[in-house]
Amino acid sequence: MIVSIPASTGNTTFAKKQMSAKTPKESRTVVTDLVLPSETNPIGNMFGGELLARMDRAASIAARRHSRRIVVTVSVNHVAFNKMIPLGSVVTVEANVSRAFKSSMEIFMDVWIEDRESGMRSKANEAIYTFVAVDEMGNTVPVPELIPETKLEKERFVAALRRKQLSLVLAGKMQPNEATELKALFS
Ligand SMILES: CC(=O)SCCNC(=O)CCNC(=O)[C@H](O)C(C)(C)COP(=O)(O)OP(=O)(O)OC[C@H]1O[C@@H](n2cnc3c(N)ncnc32)[C@H](O)[C@@H]1OP(=O)(O)O
Repeated sequence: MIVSIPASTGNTTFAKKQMSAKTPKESRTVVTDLVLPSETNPIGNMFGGELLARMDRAASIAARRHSRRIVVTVSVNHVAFNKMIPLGSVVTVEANVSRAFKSSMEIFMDVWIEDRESGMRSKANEAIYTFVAVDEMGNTVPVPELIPETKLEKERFVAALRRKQLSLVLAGKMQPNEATELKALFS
C-alpha cells in the first residue's frame, strides 16, 4: 500500500516536530471490521489475502502517523495464519510501530477475533510488515526514532534489528556475513 499525506509545509518548526522521537502509542492503529461473504473461501473462512490487505492498511496508517510522510510497503516479513476466521467474525487488527530505523519502520500486527456472545477476544494471527518513508519523488526520507515503553514494546524493539537483517539477507540486499545481530543468535 502507498499512503500519501502533505509532506511539508515549508515551516521548520513543523518539520522539527515531525522528527521528534515518538512512542508506539502515539501511532497505534486499531481497525475493527466484519468478515463478509465475499471475503471468505469455499469453507466459509476469511481469505488470507483479505486479511493481508486489512493488515497492510492498518500498518500503513501506523507508519504514516509515526513519520507524517508518504509511506510505502517495502516488505512483508512475517505472517502467521494460526487460526481460521469464520464468516461474520468481528476482526480487530492492532498495528504498532515496533522500531524505526533511518527511513524504514517495522510494524507489528496483532489480529484478534471477538466471541459474539461473551465478547471475549482471542488472538487469531500476527504479522510484521516494513514500511519506508519517501518524498514525492519516491526518494527515502528519515523518520523519527521510536521509544518503546512497555516490556513487550521493548522486546519487539530489540528483536526488530535481527528481523531487519534477516529480511535484507533473504531479499539479497545484505551479505549474510554482515548480519551481525543475526549471527549473534547462533554464537
Ligand atoms: C508494486 C509494489 O511494490 S506494491 C507495494 C507498494 N510498495 C511500493 O510501491 C514500494 C516499491 N519500492 C520502492 O519504491 C523502493 O524499494 C523503496 C523506496 C521502498 C526503497 O528504495 P531502496 O532503493 O531499496 O532504498 P534503500 O535500499 O535505501 O532502503 C530503504 C530502507 O528500506 C530498508 N529495506 C529495503 N528492503 C528491505 C527489506 N526487504 N526488508 C526490510 N527492510 C528493507 C532498507 O534497509 C532501508 O532502511 P533504513 O533506511 O531504515 O536503513
